Amino acid sequence: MNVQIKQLTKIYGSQKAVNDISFSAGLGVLGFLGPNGAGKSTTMKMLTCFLPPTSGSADICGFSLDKQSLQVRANIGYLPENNPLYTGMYVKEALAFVASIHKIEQPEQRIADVIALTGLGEEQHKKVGQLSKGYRQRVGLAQAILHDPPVLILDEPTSGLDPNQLIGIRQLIRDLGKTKTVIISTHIMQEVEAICDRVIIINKGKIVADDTLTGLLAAHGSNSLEKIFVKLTNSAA
Ligand SMILES: Nc1ncnc2c1ncn2[C@@H]1O[C@H](COP(=O)(O)OP(=O)(O)OP(=O)(O)O)[C@@H](O)[C@H]1O
Repeated sequence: MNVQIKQLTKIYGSQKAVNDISFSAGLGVLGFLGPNGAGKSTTMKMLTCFLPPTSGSADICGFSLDKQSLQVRANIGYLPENNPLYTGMYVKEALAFVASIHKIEQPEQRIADVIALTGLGEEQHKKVGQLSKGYRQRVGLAQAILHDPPVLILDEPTSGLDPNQLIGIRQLIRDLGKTKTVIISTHIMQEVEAICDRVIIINKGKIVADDTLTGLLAAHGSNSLEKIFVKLTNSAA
C-alpha cells in the first residue's frame, strides 16, 4: 500500500479537526469527501508534510511522515486547495523551476509532455498570473505530476474548470489512478461517480464511511451518493 495512515489526529486549540483516522490506499482514485470544515484539507496537509500531526503516524511509499519527510515529499505530488503559484513566471518557467526543485534531469521533454497532458498547450506562452482560474488549476496539476510521483494528493483539483475542461481533467485523473495512488477531495458527487474507485467520507474529523462506490451504494440500498453523503454527515455526532 502506498499510503498507510494510523490514528492520525490534528488538534487546533481545543478543536479536533482530524480525530483518530486510519486507512490505507493502493493504486486507484480515492475520493476523500466531507462537508465544509470536516478535516479534508487538514488531513491532506499532514500527509504532504505541510502540517505536523498532533498524534498518529503515516507512511508514504514506506517512508515515515515524521522521520523521512524529504522522501515523503519526493514521492508525493500535491495540489493544495488554494493552488498557490508563481504568478510572475511564464508557464514553462514555473514548470522548469519545479523541475529543478525535484532535480529532474533534462526536464524539457517532461515539461512538454505534462503541458500536453494537462491541456496547457495554447496558454503556455502566458505568465501564470495572466491565466484564467481554470488554466491556473491546470498549472497546479501540472506541477503536482511533473516528477511522476507514485502518490498524488489533489485538494479540489477540478475547482474552477468549465464543463469541457472537466471531461479532460477527470479523464487524466482516472488515467493517473491506473498506475498511482490518487487521493482527491471534491464536493461534486458526479465527479466521484465518474472517477473514484473508492470513497471515504469524513465528518467532524471522523471517518463515517470507507468503501468502494458500488459497495457504499449497496450498503445503503440507494442509487444516490448525494443522499448517502447527506445522511452520513448529518446523523453523526
Ligand atoms: N490553521 C487553523 N487554525 C485553526 N483551525 C483551523 C485551521 N485550519 C483549519 N482549521 C479548522 O479545522 C477544521 C477542518 O478544516 P479543513 O480546512 O481541514 O476542512 P475541509 O474539510 O477541508 O473543509 P472545506 O470543504 O471547507 O475545504 C475547520 O473547523 C477549520 O476551521
